[in-house]
Amino acid sequence: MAALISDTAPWKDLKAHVGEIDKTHLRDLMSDTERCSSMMLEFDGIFLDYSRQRATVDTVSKLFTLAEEAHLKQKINSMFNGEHINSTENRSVLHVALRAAKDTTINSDGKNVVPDVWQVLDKIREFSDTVRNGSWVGATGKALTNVIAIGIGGSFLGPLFVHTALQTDPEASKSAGGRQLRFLANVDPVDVARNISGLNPETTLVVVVSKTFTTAETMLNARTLREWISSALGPQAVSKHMVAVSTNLKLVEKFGIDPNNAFAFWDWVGGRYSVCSAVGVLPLSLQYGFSVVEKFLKGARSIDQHFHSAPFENNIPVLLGLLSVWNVSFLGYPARAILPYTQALEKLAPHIQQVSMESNGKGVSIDGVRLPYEAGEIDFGEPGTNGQHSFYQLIHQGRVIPCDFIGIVKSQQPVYLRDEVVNNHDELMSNFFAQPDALAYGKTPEQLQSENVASHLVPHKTFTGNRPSISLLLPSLDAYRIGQLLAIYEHRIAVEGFVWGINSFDQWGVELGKSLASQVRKQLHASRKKGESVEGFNFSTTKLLTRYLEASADVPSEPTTLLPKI
Ligand SMILES: O=P(O)(O)OC[C@H]1O[C@H](O)[C@H](O)[C@@H](O)[C@@H]1O
Repeated sequence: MAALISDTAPWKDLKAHVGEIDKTHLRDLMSDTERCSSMMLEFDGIFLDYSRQRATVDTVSKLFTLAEEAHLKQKINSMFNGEHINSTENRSVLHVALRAAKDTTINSDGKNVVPDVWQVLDKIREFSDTVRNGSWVGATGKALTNVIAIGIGGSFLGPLFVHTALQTDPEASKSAGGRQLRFLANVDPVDVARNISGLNPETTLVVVVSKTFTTAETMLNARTLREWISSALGPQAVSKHMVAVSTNLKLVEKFGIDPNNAFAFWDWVGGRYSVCSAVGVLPLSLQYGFSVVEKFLKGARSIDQHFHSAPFENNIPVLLGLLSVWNVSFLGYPARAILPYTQALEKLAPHIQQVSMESNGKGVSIDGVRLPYEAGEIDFGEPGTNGQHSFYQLIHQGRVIPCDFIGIVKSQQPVYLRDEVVNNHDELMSNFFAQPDALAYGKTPEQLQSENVASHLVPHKTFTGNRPSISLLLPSLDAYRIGQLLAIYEHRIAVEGFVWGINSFDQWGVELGKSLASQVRKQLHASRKKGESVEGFNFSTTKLLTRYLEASADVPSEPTTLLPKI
């Protein structure tokens, strides 16, 4: 059994090194120009500045030694070579193959998977073209201009993030003209109501997205929208109005979707890493056209190649991953704020929450040994400047939360007003540049005194500073850049997991709640249909369930169909 990384000399060396760092303040570290310039790098237009990390050049070199001890390079290679690094599910982890060039060879179980990937991509290109140009029509002969993508978790968050980011990109928005893409994720009937509101089934295509095709929420939502279509247009309309994305094509067919209208992916694609498969590519191509989505894939590919081949000193995902490990495991900062200074990245944090927290929220090593250290980060975030008016108070004067500042050089939608001091994007970006310094430098009592601040207010107005962040500057935010950003986060999170020695690619922690929910589902059925009393639950749950059932006794117990009317 492999030793835990925390038992190794490089880990212990870093633990001891924390004392050194505790003697420093970012105010001083930032005045060392040589240090700062060594903490900036650029790859394919993306500029990373990590000089506001509580780290010295020495810290970074110790992190590289830790990476070597963790066999980081070998683990990255094993991933790209299709080895079964997801050992608890005995699977390869090959989301990089989803965006590989056509002539690449990437093997899983001795078979090159790239031709299969491109077969599906070509099928998506063709299908989305026929829907978009009106040659594929609905049951009543009308073009399908609206798409509802049903899916949850990894079959939802990545596509939603990319859709939200593309919506205001001039090229993408032009090619989406007259079309709508909506996402139905929650099993809450309110989400059904929101999604169908204002849509006509005659002009709507439903894409059911589920890796397993067994996820309770998605399948109930799929049956609900099947009913919405067939009650309006007749059951034969389903084949024209419903298509699917899944690894389980048998269940797709059983559901009643024509297998010709099913888009495959494979068990070596983890749900939260699936946005570059048909999961994201199909709905996004329907909305924006395949050529826009292909640029997104190319952006991700650029980072894949960089991650695979760049030396660690110049490797953006590796550096970010190692710095995260430093912040979590050595400096003791469990959280991370994702702060994009663009509204277009509004859904980045929710997506990264799943990629990061489902990947690295583990309690045991890949060999099943309970970890004596915490793995995983608590991720949250909001676009700037909105977050500044919400939770930044805590970040500036309360807890220390390492921050990712993400800025864009050229706005997707510039606004210039004649008499303003700066244009609107410069106004936004003024904050992007100011906040990291406010966090790093803070404000001392001496500074406040020299400003004649009343002495009783000095403690309240003091900022301790020394709060770490990274700044990522992107030249623009188009499909290609969105792909790069996605891949940077995906690989950074893998790096963290590789160093912590965990399996970042399984998610057993989501199972227990699901199985308890099925016990509750059975009880609700028995109580509603046969009047059975609540049994087999603890006192608290029995009380809550009984109260719920009693207070909703007017729910129909006979078979009946009722869809939201909004
Ligand atoms: O795509 P599906 O099979 O429907 O799965 C949807 C989601 O369900 C699960 O709960 C997993 O935790 C997620 O990783 C997954 O993305």
